[in-house]
Amino acid sequence: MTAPQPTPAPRPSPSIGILLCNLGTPDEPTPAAVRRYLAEFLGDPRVVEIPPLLWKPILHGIILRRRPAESARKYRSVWTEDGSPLLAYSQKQASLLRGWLGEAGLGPLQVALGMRYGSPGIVAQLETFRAQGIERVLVVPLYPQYSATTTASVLDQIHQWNMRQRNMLDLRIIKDYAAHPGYIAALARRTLEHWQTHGRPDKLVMSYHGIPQRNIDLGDPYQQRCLLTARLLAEQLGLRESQYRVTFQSRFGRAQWLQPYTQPTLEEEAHQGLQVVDVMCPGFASDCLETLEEINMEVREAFLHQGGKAFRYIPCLNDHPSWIDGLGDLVLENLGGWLPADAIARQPRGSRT
Ligand SMILES: C=CC1=C(C)c2cc3[nH]c(cc4nc(cc5[nH]c(cc1n2)c(C)c5CCC(=O)O)C(CCC(=O)O)=C4C)c(C)c3C=C
Ligand SMILES: [Fe+2]
Ligand SMILES: [Fe+2]
Repeated sequence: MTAPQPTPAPRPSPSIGILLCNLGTPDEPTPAAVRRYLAEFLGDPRVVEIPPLLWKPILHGIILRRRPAESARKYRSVWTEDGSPLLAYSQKQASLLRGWLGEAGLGPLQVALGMRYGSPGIVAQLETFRAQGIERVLVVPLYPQYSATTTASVLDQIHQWNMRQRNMLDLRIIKDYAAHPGYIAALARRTLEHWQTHGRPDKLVMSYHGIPQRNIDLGDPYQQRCLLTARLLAEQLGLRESQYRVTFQSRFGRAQWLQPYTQPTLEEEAHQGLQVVDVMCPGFASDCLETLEEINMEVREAFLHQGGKAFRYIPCLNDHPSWIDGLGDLVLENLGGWLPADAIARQPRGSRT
């Protein structure tokens, strides 16, 4: 008699990687590093939709000759011991999310950060996941409001890499979370904490990065997603329409961008007698050049110059515990079917506030 064959042990379910993605930033605040970064960023056809034959000579012949020196000076004004604020905060978010998932008993999930331009690159992180034997990846762009200029560009890069794989990764994408309760709650918490210390302002301005108006006309839902976040946050804070405004910053080039523009709006408001303003940037998960320099330095100065009395900047969500809670919830909600149902159901929820 032959001994019964042992039943093969069940194959463990494929392990999961969580890939946080953000824009990226220069490696150093020097003209050379900024030039490399801008060449990649502004050479992306999702970002500048001018036909390459027209655009490349303008980019390389004019913009990349002039802009890097001025941008490097601005980067130097916000650079920290840990490097670029955008990179430092995004890395912190990845490591805090790793800890959060570990505490929730989901330690085996791998969490990594990939930048669309510059390093650490998205492709390098996908290669690392592959080497770790990961077969399933949840992509979490650190852009709450979908735009083709940002989110879709990240997804293009990931899909292009996947298209070259024999055994493709199983991908899940979080396209947009402009209305996610954990994200809105984190923004509200951040704002209320600021008000506890400084009192309420005469007006709250929510400033988002702009995009060309033409992109909206052609169907990019970005503006509508920004306005949705703003309305939900205002509701949560109990603000009437007269108590807040939505504006768009960081215009690039001469075309019409989303309006109203942040700086002229704040100058006009100061002119009309607005004294105490709070400004926040809900579309940026991390503080970066556009918030720390453009808003908290340039726009501040412009507002005060026009007679405003107090300009108070509310920092981005960065490493705020409510944001890590919100991000953790967002991730768990998108892992259904990849984790045993009870692993998700058991997770602590509503621990934020
Ligand atoms: C948060 C969402 C962002 C959208 C939408 C976006 C669109 C967009 N941006 C440019 C041009 C530039 N953006 C620059 C910096 C920058 N942009 C974002 C985010 C969004 N951009 C961030 C987080 C940053 C800061 C990066 C950092 O390192 O801190 C810059 C570079 C800065 C400079 O040289 O002055 C440019 C240029 C376009 C054209 C665009 C949509 C069409
Ligand atoms: Fe930008
Ligand atoms: Fe800017």
